[in-house]
Amino acid sequence: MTNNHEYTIALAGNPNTGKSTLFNVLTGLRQHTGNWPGKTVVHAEGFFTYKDEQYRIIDLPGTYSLYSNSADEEVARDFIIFAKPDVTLVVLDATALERNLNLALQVLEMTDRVIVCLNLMDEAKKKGIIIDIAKLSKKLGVPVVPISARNKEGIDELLETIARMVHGEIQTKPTKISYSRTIEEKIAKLLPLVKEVIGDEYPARWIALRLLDGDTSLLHALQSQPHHLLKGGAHYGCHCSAKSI
Ligand SMILES: Nc1nc2c(ncn2[C@@H]2O[C@H](COP(=O)(O)OP(=O)(O)OP(=O)(O)O)[C@@H](O)[C@H]2O)c(=O)[nH]1
Ligand SMILES: [Mg+2]
Repeated sequence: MTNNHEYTIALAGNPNTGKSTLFNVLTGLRQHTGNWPGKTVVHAEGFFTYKDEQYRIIDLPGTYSLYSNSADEEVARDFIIFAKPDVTLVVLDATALERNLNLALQVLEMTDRVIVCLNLMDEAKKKGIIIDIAKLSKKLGVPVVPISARNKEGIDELLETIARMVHGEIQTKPTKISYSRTIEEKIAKLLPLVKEVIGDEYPARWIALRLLDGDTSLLHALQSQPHHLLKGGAHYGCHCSAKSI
């Protein structure tokens, strides 16, 4: 039986980790590209069906972080925060895990609906790299699925994990970075204020961290949301600075 509901999946990851290869495997010809509104960043969107259910998948630009250093990072960040995909797939290069985990940890601060996709497992095997998948999954607090997108290996398990997550059958507990005492104290001070202004709809701890970093681009993004997230109105403008806290 089919229904009209469509789940949204975002693909995030460092450049060159095989996101587009995976996107092509999942969507085949059911895809189109354009630009993100107002940006020169490529927007690739595709569709697939799994067990009679419809999925839309967005191939986000490859980035090393999700701050506000570039249009690519802003596009990826805004999609994860504002579009609230049902699942964000973080595609990691299994041969460069340490470097790739940086982005994964950032995504885990933004959303708890995350599946880590360990790609290029064929290359990792060739290089004699052995990864304890269960241990990594336990440490990160989210499912980790090993795949080789180019060889179409691990795709069934990945699809099944996606389906189980969108149906609420997987409880995640994303690991959260603990910062120094000074920063944690500042976060604790900011959290109630952030919640007062934006409510519960967005990841308050992550927003507090971005504010502490002086990320005004995020404030602009919050203000330009159509449903006007900033409950208090214009006086919570972009001139407020968390640095003084
Ligand atoms: N050996 C191997 N190579 C792969 C695999 N998946 C992707 N690749 C190769 O890795 C390279 C990068 O793949 P892309 O899919 O373009 O990577 P991407 O993450 O979309 O890159 P950006 O769009 O630049 O962020 C290509 O040469 C792919 O053929 C895999 O599972 N194994
Ligand atoms: Mg790509």
